[in-house]
Amino acid sequence: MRQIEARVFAAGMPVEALMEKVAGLIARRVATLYPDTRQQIGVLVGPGHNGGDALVVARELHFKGFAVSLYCPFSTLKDLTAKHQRYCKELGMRFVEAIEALQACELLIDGLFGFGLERSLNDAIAATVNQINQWSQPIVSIDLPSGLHTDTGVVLGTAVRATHTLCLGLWKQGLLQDQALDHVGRVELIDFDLPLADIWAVLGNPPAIQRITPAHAIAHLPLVRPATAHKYKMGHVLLICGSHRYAGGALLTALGARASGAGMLSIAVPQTLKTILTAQLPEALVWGCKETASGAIAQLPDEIDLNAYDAIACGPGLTTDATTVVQQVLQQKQTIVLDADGLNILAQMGTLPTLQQRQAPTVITPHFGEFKRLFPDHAEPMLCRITATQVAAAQSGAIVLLKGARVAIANAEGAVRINPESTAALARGGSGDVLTGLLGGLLAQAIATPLPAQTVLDSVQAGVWWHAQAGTLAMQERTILGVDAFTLSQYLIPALKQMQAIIAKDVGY
Ligand SMILES: NC(=O)C1=CN([C@@H]2O[C@H](COP(=O)(O)OP(=O)(O)OC[C@H]3O[C@@H](n4cnc5c(N)ncnc54)[C@H](O)[C@@H]3O)[C@@H](O)[C@H]2O)[C@H](O)CC1
Ligand SMILES: [K+]
Repeated sequence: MRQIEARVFAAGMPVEALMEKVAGLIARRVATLYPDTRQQIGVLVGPGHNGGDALVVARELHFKGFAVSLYCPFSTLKDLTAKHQRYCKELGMRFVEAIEALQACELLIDGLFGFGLERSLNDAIAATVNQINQWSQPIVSIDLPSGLHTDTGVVLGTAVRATHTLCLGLWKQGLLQDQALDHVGRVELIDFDLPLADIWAVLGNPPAIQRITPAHAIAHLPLVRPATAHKYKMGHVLLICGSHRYAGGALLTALGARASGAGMLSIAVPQTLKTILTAQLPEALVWGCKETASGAIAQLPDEIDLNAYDAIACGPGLTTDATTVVQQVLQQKQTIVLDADGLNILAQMGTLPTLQQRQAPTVITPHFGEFKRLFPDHAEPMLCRITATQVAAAQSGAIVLLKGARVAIANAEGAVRINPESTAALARGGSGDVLTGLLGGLLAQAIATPLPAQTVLDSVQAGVWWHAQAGTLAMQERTILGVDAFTLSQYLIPALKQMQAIIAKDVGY
């Protein structure tokens, strides 16, 4: 943002004008969110341009009729910020000496620090932030909650717990990091017309790191079929999953794959699970496999021709006794999705050498614990999930999907997609199995009938987004407690239908 901003200023945009424009947009948004002008608003002003924004917002809200009080606990301010402070004082606006004077305000605006925060908050500012966090009125943070690191989202000592964050111009990475989520509240972008040429000059075109958007996700789902479609041309996915101990994992993976719409679904499970799978998914071809003494898959049937599948998804419920099978799959020339025990076995085999010798795309879907086992060098300390995912993908050559509240997916070329909207209702056993099956089915279709210029990353981000949308719809209809993994699998199609209708009407995106 600093570099983009510097280009804009160098091109002739006055700094003062930009601050005036941005802060005007913020003030309007605040007045829309909180329209009652009888309310008292408290504004916290920092020493830099975040504080400058806050002063202009305060002034505009004052002119709209709100009773505004300002608190600025700094003696040295940047020039432009100092000018705005002087003008606010000239206007007779109320400046208070102690934070307690803002306790009676119905709304607080946090303009202490934005992307210029360089170090932990000092004790006095930290005490101020802790104080307002204990009060009950809403807090709107300008650009990002003060105290958060702009890129990593790490809390630098302490940080404001915002109700709303109005992020300026471009999404700050820190707002999309799991560790920031307790602080950011509802996040909105305030677009202030940064020229695309300047954004691209700094970030590249397209920028390497992007939020997943509904339109992009939908565009990469296999929703259009040729009239002459044939089941064997619509993607054949093989799932390898399950054990005596984890029979349900195989079922959930299969239900995820079913919802993907793949032309053919084959499932390899331990022999004794075959009847259960067949009963639940009559359309699937189920292979019963020889079992180990512990009830894991000992080996795949001799008749199975792995080359016949467009994609293979392997791992949920296998247990680490299924090593031979995972080794065999990793030698295949197909696109594979590896999850759960597939990842634990991969870590035992040696993550980097095993993945580096793969000749076809490998998608790995670890949660943080699995990621640590796979990439111990990058996980401790994991300050930035986005960078860790990027480095792991670059070194291994795999597409790395790091699970969490904000899923990050990276490919070996450095492209990253972050899913910005999800629900904690998905933090539940079996959700990941549904995702693995869904991704396997989507990839099989993308390989069998590729869309123009579609990459594996495109399909994976579409699947991650869809899975989160299903969780969100299920949560809205059934409460946060009502999203067990089976239910989730049953919401995939309704969620897609709902989103398709929204996008078709072009409402909101
Ligand atoms: N292009 C844009 O997005 C625009 C952004 N605007 C706003 O400007 C801020 C960034 O302003 P900047 O002055 O660079 O940084 P900050 O206001 O975040 O604060 C920096 C200020 O604070 C000092 N400082 C840093 N860390 C600490 C600390 N721990 N304790 C005390 N003081 C600290 C530092 O030395 C600086 O003096 C951006 O977020 C937007 O809100 C523009 O107004 C519009 C265009
Ligand atoms: K702020």
